[in-house]
Amino acid sequence: MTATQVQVRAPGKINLALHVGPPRPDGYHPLATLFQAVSLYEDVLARPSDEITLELRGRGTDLPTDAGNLAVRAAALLRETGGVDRGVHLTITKQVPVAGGMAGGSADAAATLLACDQLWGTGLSREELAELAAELGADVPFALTGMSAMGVGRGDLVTPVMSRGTYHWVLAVQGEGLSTPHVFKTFDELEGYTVPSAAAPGSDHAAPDGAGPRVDPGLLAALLSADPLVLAKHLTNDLQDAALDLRPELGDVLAAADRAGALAAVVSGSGPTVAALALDAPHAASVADVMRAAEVAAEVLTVTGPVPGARVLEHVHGRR
Ligand SMILES: C[C@](O)(CO)[C@H](O)COP(=O)(O)OP(=O)(O)OC[C@H]1O[C@@H](n2ccc(N)nc2=O)[C@H](O)[C@@H]1O
Ligand SMILES: Nc1ncnc2c1ncn2[C@@H]1O[C@H](COP(=O)(O)OP(=O)(O)OP(=O)(O)O)[C@@H](O)[C@H]1O
Repeated sequence: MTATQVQVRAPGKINLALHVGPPRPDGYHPLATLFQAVSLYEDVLARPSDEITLELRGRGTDLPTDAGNLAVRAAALLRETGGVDRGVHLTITKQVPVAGGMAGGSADAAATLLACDQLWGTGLSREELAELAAELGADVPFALTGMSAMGVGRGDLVTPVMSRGTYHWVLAVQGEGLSTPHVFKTFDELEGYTVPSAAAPGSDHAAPDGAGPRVDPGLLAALLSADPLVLAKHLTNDLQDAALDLRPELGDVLAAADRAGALAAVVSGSGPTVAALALDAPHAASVADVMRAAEVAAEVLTVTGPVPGARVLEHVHGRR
């Protein structure tokens, strides 16, 4: 029996805290981040096909459908790794804003890995899938893990973190995204960092134990408190100034969240989406209404977190 179609759902993310160190010789930055997966989803439907093909619905219908798309690269990587001689037709329904700092493309890649693994019967373990995920992008392993997790290294070394309660967020989504490499480059300029040459002393990535950015233990304790007022004190993002430098109007979004009574607000990842924390669902609805009226965003959405990582929603068996 072979699966005739597999439906997988993967979430977008918010970075509750994002600490960024100076660039490594490969241009990547060591990170320490606390991810929270939120209830804005990418749905990937995988059906048998001879080639790897892709169709996009919802957001992102302008995105490439060839190897320029991270989902197509994910399917190709699994096909090569698993020695598979078949293809897949992928239909992706996107809810996560494109280039919004919420890792929508990464969620597509994670969901595609899981869907193709089921469709083709490659039977990789979650650990093996996470290794492939890290080859595709720094945020892809977290989209497999979901819930709340710490990311170190390039952000791809992910460890689940305990969290109690449900947090209510208001997302201010911009019409035009920000390029992640551009935001990191601006971060380097603002910090006066240059990319070291591979030959430079200490540039072999072998950071001594304990070196590199770290997540504040207070944030881990805050997540156990289940109290949004406590969590609000710990939202932080080292890339926020770079995102504001590139998009000064994000200052108006943060100010509008404050005026609307949000407990705290932060740019998510490389931006430009701003995540504002609320007390509960009614408070989130009222903050969202005030932010909509302020006209500082193309869209204002309410979501909750944490939610699970990539998971199979439907798996239909039959003969091919
Ligand atoms: C900003 C975050 O979303 C925080 O979670 C991630 O760091 C970005 O993750 P991502 O988009 O999956 O990143 P990748 O696709 O691996 O890399 C895109 C680009 O972002 C920059 N990049 C990314 C991750 C990292 N630790 N250091 C970097 O400098 C690099 O310029 C890289 O070429
Ligand atoms: N399936 C995909 N979905 C979205 N973008 C994709 C996809 N495949 C390739 N891309 C390219 O990647 C860019 C950024 O993707 P994405 O939407 O994941 O950004 P992001 O949410 O800012 O990511 P991150 O938070 O991981 O930095 C897009 O502008 C597009 O050029």
